[in-house]
Amino acid sequence: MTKIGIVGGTGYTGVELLRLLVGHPHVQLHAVTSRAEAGTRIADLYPNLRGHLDLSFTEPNLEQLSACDLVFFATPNGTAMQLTPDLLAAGVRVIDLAADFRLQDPHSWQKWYEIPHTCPELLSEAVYGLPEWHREAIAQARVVANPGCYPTAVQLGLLPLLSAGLVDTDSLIADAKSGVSGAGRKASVGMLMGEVGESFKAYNVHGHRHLPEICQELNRVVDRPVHLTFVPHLLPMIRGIHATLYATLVKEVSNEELQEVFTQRYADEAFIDVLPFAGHPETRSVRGTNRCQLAVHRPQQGKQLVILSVIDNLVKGAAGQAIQNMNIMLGFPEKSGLNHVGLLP
Ligand SMILES: NC(=O)C1=CN([C@@H]2O[C@H](COP(=O)(O)OP(=O)(O)OC[C@H]3O[C@@H](n4cnc5c(N)ncnc54)[C@H](OP(=O)(O)O)[C@@H]3O)[C@@H](O)[C@H]2O)C=CC1
Ligand SMILES: CC(=O)N[C@@H](CCC(=O)OP(=O)(O)O)C(=O)O
Repeated sequence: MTKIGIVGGTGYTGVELLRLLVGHPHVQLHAVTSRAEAGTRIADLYPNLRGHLDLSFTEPNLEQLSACDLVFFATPNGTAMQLTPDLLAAGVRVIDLAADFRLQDPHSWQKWYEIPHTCPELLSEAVYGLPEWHREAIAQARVVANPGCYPTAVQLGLLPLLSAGLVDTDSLIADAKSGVSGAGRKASVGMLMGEVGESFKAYNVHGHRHLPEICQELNRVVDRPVHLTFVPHLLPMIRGIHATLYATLVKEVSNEELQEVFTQRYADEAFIDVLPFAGHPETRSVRGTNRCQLAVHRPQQGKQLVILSVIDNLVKGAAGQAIQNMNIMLGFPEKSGLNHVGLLP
């Protein structure tokens, strides 16, 4: 069995990794860390895992992690970069669910994350882990930068149009809404029920740190830098992201051809479900799953396209996509441990 480590096993993405990995047929959890809960049995803290996992949290420990084949970091930004060089030297592959290896430019990293990068030499080697667009590079990678949650929903919806050269690169809009689990498990006043419940607001309109990540990746498929307006919103729900994406057509195409751009591009993708033209995907349909559901709209038959994209931020937006990347890196069937149906209601 392949040995897996998780640094940051008590957070929302960490416990989601645990939920998914205990059902994985080809891997065995070897080390799960938490500084605050070291010594606590994992199933005592998370009783949903009773009977599935007989392991206790440990302090992050290089020796124990070095005995793993692959280590996930489900930790705050700036944590994975501290241990990754030593793990790579020990022959361990790394998937970071945070942003440490997502931005290729260390200056951009420092500007948006306000921490100097401690291993900028690894940035060009790290592979951006959006499997539907970088599968071959992921298979060979020693370090995978798991995409952010908003960037996953936005890119999966916009990349097919941009790579087909169908839309204006200067006027892209991503109007995205997230549930509160996107902010993690740590206590914060802004995430209290009394602050978030029965309310709805935009935030970071002036610039969210996912903006440079999305633009970096969209720029790979176009010949001039994109201009994207990205507005995140906080919804009073726990899981899910709904991205409403706007793009302006620059070529004459029929609705059938538009739909085909998506259905053909994602025909072989197990985790991308393109709904019939003008469908309305719901976050609850993908809740608990590694799926992204997409739908293409063209209101009033005009040049303005509207693409709807929904994911579960903790699964396709984090832990599920990380396991999909692990499956590709380790040569397992890509759907291993990820064959779930959405939770209704
Ligand atoms: N929530 C989401 O929807 C998404 C989150 N992400 C990213 O994934 C990462 C984890 O997110 P999330 O699970 O929400 O975060 P949480 O705040 O819920 O959990 C953080 C975890 O990291 C551990 N940790 C904190 N600081 C350190 C440290 N210095 N060294 C080692 N372990 C540490 C914590 O345990 P302890 O302090 O006990 O060690 C805890 O287990 C973040 O970078 C986040 O941006 C990415 C996509 C989506
Ligand atoms: C609702 C909410 O607060 N969402 C978080 C999402 C960030 C996140 O999860 O970070 P990464 O995907 O970059 O790791 C935020 O906007 O900061």
